[in-house]
Amino acid sequence: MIDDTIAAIATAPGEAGIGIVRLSGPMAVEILDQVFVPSRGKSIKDFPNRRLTHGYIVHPQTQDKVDEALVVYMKGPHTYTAEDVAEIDCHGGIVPVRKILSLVLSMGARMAEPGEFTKRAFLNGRIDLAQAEAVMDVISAKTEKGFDIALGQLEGSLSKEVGKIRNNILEMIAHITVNIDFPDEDIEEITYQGLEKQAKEIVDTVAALLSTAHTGKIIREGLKTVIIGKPNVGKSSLMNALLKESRAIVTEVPGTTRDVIEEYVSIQGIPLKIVDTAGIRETEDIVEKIGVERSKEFFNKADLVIFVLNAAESLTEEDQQIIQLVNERDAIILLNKTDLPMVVDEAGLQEMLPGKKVIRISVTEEIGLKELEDTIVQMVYGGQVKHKDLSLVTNVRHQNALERAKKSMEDAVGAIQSNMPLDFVEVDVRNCWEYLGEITGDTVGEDIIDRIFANFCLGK
Ligand SMILES: Nc1nc2c(c(=O)[nH]1)N(C=O)[C@@H](CNc1ccc(C(=O)N[C@@H](CCC(=O)O)C(=O)O)cc1)CN2
Ligand SMILES: Nc1nc2c(ncn2[C@@H]2O[C@H](COP(=O)(O)OP(=O)(O)OP(=O)(O)O)[C@@H](O)[C@H]2O)c(=O)[nH]1
Ligand SMILES: [Mg+2]
Repeated sequence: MIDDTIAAIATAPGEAGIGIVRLSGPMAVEILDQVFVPSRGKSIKDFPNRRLTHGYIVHPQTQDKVDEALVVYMKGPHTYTAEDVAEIDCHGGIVPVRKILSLVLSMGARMAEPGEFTKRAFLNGRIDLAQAEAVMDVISAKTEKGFDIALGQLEGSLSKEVGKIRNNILEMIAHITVNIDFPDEDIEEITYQGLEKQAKEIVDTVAALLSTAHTGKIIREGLKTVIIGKPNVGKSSLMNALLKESRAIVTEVPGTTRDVIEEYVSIQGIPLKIVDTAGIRETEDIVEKIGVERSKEFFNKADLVIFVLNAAESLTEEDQQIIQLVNERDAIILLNKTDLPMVVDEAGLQEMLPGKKVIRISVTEEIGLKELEDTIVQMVYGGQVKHKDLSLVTNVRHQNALERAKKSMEDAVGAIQSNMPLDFVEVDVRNCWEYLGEITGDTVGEDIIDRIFANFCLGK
């Protein structure tokens, strides 16, 4: 049992309507009682569980009023942490919340570590590790889609799937154990066939989950997108059109954008971290030269490249050079300025960029932008069915565990097929079971748990 009581500011720092100081642990209600004077009655303990109550936070020694507040206590185990919890809603702003926090710390609470409330919810068994991790994803979600997926995971969608697979593995282990304990030639034959089928099914299920990881990671972290092209082709104009605001400076002068500009934009629920770059060209201008170098750096780091060309010009040497770079990347080719007479050899361009999507657009005339957005969405989902979203794998730790689990079960299939003794097979099957358990936290070391919660924000 955890025997100390923790406290932290649960709301974001700064001026706000209200601020919340939260306590959890065996002394939570006692400490609240000592610092709170209700406006009616004598003690918070005279009020029912979970009843929001008006009164004053008062320093118990000096009787000084610290702030007017609404407070509530919630008796465990049916609380966020599954322990006794007390919450003080005071005026927002850094002074009242800090004064109240230091008051409750002086009454015997300990300053909570980052994520410690949620860690307790996990250690006390109210939620599993994947659900605890989802709490952070809920908070940091950048689009509604990311939020929906995180909320699904918080409610246990991924945990349920992993749980189902682990139950099937347990069945396999039971079959193996029976055969090891009571070997019999005839049964053994049936066992090998049955095991192979079961193992293959598990490999397939894990592979299906893994196949969502690419999309999941993008939805959680955003798609790093870079807009590149020669000077003056309309890169900044495109950036502004995607953002639906005039963020980047647009002029008819080539070399207008001197440095990279980064912004977030949501395209049909997919967060794009979009970077407008300085046009790539040979230049003697020192500022522009650095800009071009930075453009190349961002190009190298991007998940998606949007290569913009001027359709009203024929391809130049500079375009040719960029084409070489773009060919090896996930890229969309935009022929901009199609409101002007088309000069560029589109068929020739497509030949130089086999398999790449080429879209005709005009940023100023707002032509082709919808097709660009649809293409991006299509690339992110990679043909995946949308209703599967709720069990997308969004977390690299989960992805890594799934990869090891898949490898172990593949090893088991190999061992079965080459008629290895059953205790060999069992080792691989058990490994698979353990790796999957890392996701829900059933089979994970304390160090990993500590590392996960250390990345949480204070007060969560
Ligand atoms: N004031 C306040 N608002 C908040 C939170 C909080 O801790 N305090 N939350 C913090 O993130 C979120 C809500 N999450 C919560 C999750 C579970 C329980 C809870 O008490 N669960 C119990 C009993 C539920 C019931 O009434 O049946 C349980 O699961 O046993 C509370 C909050 C968002 N809003
Ligand atoms: N006719 C036409 N002009 C466009 C279109 N899109 C952009 N332009 C014009 O092209 C010029 C250059 O646009 P920018 O967006 O600054 O081009 P850029 O690629 O960011 O240029 P640098 O920052 O210099 O590399 C501006 O005068 C724009 O108004 C288009 O679709 N049609
Ligand atoms: Mg520009």
